[in-house]
Amino acid sequence: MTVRPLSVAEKDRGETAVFVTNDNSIYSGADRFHYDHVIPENATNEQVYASVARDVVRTVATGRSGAVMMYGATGSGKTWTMTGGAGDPGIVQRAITDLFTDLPADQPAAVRLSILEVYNEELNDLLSLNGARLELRQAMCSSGCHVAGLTQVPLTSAPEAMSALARRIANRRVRNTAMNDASSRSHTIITFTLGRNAPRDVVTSQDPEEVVDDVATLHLVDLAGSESGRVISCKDGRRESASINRSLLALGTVVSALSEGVASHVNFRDSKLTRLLQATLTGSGSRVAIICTATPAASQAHETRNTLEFGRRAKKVQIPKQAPQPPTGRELLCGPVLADEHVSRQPQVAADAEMRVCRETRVDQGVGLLINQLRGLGLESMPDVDLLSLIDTLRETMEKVRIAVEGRHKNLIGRRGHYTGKVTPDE
Ligand SMILES: Nc1ncnc2c1ncn2[C@@H]1O[C@H](COP(=O)(O)OP(=O)(O)OP(=O)(O)O)[C@@H](O)[C@H]1O
Repeated sequence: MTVRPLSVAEKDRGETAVFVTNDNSIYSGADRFHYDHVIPENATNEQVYASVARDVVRTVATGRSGAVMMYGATGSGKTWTMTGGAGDPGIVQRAITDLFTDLPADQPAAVRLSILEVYNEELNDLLSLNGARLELRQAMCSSGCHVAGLTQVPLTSAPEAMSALARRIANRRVRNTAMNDASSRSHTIITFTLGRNAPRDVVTSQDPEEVVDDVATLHLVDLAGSESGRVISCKDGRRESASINRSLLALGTVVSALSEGVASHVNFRDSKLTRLLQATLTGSGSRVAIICTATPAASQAHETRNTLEFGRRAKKVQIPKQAPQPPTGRELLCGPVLADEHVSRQPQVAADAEMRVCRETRVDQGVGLLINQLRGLGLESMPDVDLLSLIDTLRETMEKVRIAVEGRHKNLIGRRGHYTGKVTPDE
């Protein structure tokens, strides 16, 4: 939990600070909220990063997945902490520098960058020059989701990553609101994908289609802040605000359920945000840090209280160290694991690997086509029970497709031990 200083405007309005911090606790009246770290208002982003995010980056460099997520009311300092303020780089810049430093020199990794914006329940690719809108697809072989067509830029150094980010992050949507001159109106998910054990020519390849094995991801998530609709005057702003509040409510519900330890009953389907974060919040062995931000201003006491409660629930969430083996999806869709192909057993990693194999064998495209056709039949409004039965039917169909595709593609495994996805004319 970080508490920012009162802003000049807040001081000019005569606002006073209503929360007292001490010993990793925040006192709100008689209530005490205790967290892993409470970072006081005069702290720098460097201190926030060192206390909370550094370990996540270290974890990812060793090949496990991780995420750092900013949560808090509008104007509470999420973007400041994530992308930095005057002369004080944020988590993103520090993570990039450390990620490239931490990667062991003797184990080259292929690093890719993607930036996804969730705006009014639409998915926008911030690295795409034409601002493409994307579709979220359920991975057929795991609980994870897959954003079809998301641009992944290959990176070989920290400066390259910084410049790719600087050019694109400015594209996210902001609006002048009562609490913040440049309020983020969307959730932004910056993702670094690391393919370990990649051959040198793949590490340095500029071809985003080059396939890499043993994937770990680092998600840096800057959530939009909740805000009372009353203070937004224009129609678009109210619509954005309603969409932000709905998705944050869905996230709050998911975190509550996870904090009660009933992962099997958690409903991730209520928003794109929760569907996108599902693998992160439930993936085994991954390391997730949630940084809650708050202003001490009395006028924001209600919003801050919500943030304190969210942080308290989030602290209770335990990500299983060892998750059960992923379902039979990979075998179902893609056949037995090849002897020379290393597939990590972490669900997030396995899900990524599964999606990669699905993509390689064009099965994913087949599913996309089927789903597009089914959309005309009202798939989105279909009751869950019918949807599940439809998925079963699709699985059976895909098994037949798999057998056919596998027969056609089995001789395409390259000499390097991984399939490049490129089909030569005679094949
Ligand atoms: N630790 C800090 N020190 C100084 N100024 C800060 C700090 N944190 C935030 N601010 C300032 O407070 C204002 C709001 O911060 P920021 O834009 O990061 O909020 P936010 O939580 O991302 O809001 P929104 O959800 O509306 O996007 C900005 O003007 C920012 O410069």
